[in-house]
Amino acid sequence: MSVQIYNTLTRKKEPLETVQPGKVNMYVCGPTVYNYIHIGNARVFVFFDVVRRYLQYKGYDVKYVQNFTDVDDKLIRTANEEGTTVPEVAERYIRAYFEDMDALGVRRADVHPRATEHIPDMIEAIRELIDKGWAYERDGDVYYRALKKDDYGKLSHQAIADLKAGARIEVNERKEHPLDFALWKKAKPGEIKWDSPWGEGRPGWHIECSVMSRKYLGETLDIHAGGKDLCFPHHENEIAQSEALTGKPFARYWMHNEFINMGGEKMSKSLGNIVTVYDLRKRYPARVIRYFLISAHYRNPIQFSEEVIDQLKNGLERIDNAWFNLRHRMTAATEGSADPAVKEQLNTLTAQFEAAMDDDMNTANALSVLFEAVKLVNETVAQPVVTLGTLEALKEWMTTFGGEILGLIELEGEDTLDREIEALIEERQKARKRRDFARADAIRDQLAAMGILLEDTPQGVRWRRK
Ligand SMILES: Nc1ncnc2c1ncn2[C@@H]1O[C@H](COP(=O)(O)OP(=O)(O)OP(=O)(O)O)[C@@H](O)[C@H]1O
Ligand SMILES: [Zn+2]
Repeated sequence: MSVQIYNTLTRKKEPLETVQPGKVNMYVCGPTVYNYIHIGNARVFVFFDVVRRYLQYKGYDVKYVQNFTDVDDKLIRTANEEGTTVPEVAERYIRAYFEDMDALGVRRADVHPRATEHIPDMIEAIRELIDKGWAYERDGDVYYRALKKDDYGKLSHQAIADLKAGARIEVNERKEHPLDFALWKKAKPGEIKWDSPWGEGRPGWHIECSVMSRKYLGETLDIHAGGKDLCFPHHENEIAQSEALTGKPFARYWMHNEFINMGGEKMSKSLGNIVTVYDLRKRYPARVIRYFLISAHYRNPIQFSEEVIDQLKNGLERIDNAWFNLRHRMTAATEGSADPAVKEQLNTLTAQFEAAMDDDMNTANALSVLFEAVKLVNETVAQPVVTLGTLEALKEWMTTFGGEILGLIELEGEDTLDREIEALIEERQKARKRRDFARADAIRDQLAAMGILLEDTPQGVRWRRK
């Protein structure tokens, strides 16, 4: 089955047909790095990480680009307030972003371009837009003529008439029309700035993504994504600029995720109702946060709730226990190939998982399928006789769907803590063998303090988290 994606541009689910067969070029708008990222921002990065992983599973060669907006009004304000510089602020929060995302299991993009490292390309694009009549300079600022392009508004589906009448549109004497937007902003005294044909200043936010996406992914992207607040004006303006420059469609599929809400409103830095990933990680295992962020379909809002996260902790423990029991059972399995009945059940689960994800990346349904697999694992390992082949088939399924795609299972080599625990258990076994019970008890206490319970089973000692 082919992947179906809801395309904001057409307001329909459409089969994914990429520019080059077998290849997906994907651009996700990254964070403006003036603060720690909040759990709402994290929804974007975690969800599209799953999309990327799933498309790779489907055999696509995915090129994934996510930018850093490392210069804008908010960075300038933060640097001024702190008495530091824009690059210092950016560097700090880019590092924090990677720490948070590494913890949440978000894989690095193929390229993480920074706006400030592409200023000459942006100046070049702006110059071309002026030359072709799409943009004009006014007293050191450069603006794009929004209404020159007939289909301006095609992504956000807002009638241009509405926009023209819109009281929220800022009125600026220097613009020909209130909807025109800045490509280049003249520097105010003391602001970070670059030289340009229009004087010292810095690029606008929208041109940044148009230029960097084209540089790394070409003129027509397969998927362009971000939170739904980016649809207008950011993405609408990216389309206008890019299509004016290239004369080609800018992106085939536009995907926008719904918000994480807090107290009925969008969680947002400007409203101040945020919970940072950094703080939440102190209270919850990172994988529970990841689980929370993909627990609903991406086009449904999620209400932030620690009670819900607490409940999900139990769900994650079920996955962890099944995963542990499965691997532990392998140490005492009977030689032999996989039970055809189990294999058939796994094939059904694969088909169900794919059906969920093919249907506009329904992670909520995919998670239900993962829990069906957990049930199957638990039933199988409880059997008195199980073949190694059966256990391996189960392990492979869990690895692919729970680990590689959803990122909820810690795959081998990823969890250093597990290895540490296992080493302690082995040491305790050796201590018992040489009848050093004081040492063995001390290790048991140490493990208990780490929240690890030991149980003696016919297959040896096993452990689980409290
Ligand atoms: N509450 C939210 N739920 C889901 N996605 C969000 C939420 N808030 C922001 N995003 C998304 O996070 C991504 C990062 O954007 P950015 O760093 O510019 O944050 P932002 O929009 O400035 O955040 P804020 O609105 O809190 O100031 C964008 O794709 C944006 O759409
Ligand atoms: Zn962008």
